Amino acid sequence: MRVQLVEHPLVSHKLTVLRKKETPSMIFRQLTEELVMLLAYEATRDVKVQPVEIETPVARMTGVALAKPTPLVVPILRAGLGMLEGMVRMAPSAEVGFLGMARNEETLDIVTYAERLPADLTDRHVFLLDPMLATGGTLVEAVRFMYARNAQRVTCICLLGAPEGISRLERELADVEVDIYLAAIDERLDEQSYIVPGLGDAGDRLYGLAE
Ligand SMILES: O=P(O)(O)OC[C@H]1O[C@H](OP(=O)(O)OP(=O)(O)O)[C@H](O)[C@@H]1O
Ligand SMILES: O=c1cc[nH]c(=O)[nH]1
Ligand SMILES: [Mg+2]
Repeated sequence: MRVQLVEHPLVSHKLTVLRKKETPSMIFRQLTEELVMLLAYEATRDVKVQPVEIETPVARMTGVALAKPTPLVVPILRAGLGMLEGMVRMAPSAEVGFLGMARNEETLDIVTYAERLPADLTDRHVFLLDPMLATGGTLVEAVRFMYARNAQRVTCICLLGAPEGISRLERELADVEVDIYLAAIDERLDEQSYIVPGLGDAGDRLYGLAE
């Protein structure tokens, strides 16, 4: 597993505003989109392209286009949905699938409550979007789900990670290829398995309090 911290002053600045408890949902959503665009730039660096013949007003030339089959972008609902717009702005020809997963806040068990993905992911490079990598339970399940459908490769784009969750992914996904791109790795998890200092509950901050 490769863990890539995207270190850039704009990323740190935007992330700091995102973390602040007084940042309202509207700004939180906008910053999330902007951060994803910056992370996506790094995370897609070796995405496959193919040559295409085009004509400029001056001459013919060979350019590049994203290779077929195009990447599959999968936001993990709810909070990952806040990252979708930024990602598809960077890769407009990508296909989008959906995976709904929620962590039971008492038991920390992961429930998959929605799935809308191609049945066969052979040859597909999948980009999983989820802002928070806390215990790692959600991402372990989501990555396994993609490989069970024969994905060729899985890249995760997250905003914050906890060392405990990253270690768990390294342990439990040692047999598959996974790249993780993060804007920051925080100190630790608290007793409720929230990331410290973190930013709170990303789904609630994006979309309001869940019941
Ligand atoms: O690494 P883990 O310990 O599994 O925790 C991370 C998960 O928790 C949050 O989702 P949550 O379950 O709160 O669902 P939500 O996005 O609907 O709020 C977050 O968006 C991740 O999916
Ligand atoms: O800190 C955390 C941990 C899990 N999920 C969140 O939204 N925030
Ligand atoms: Mg939540």
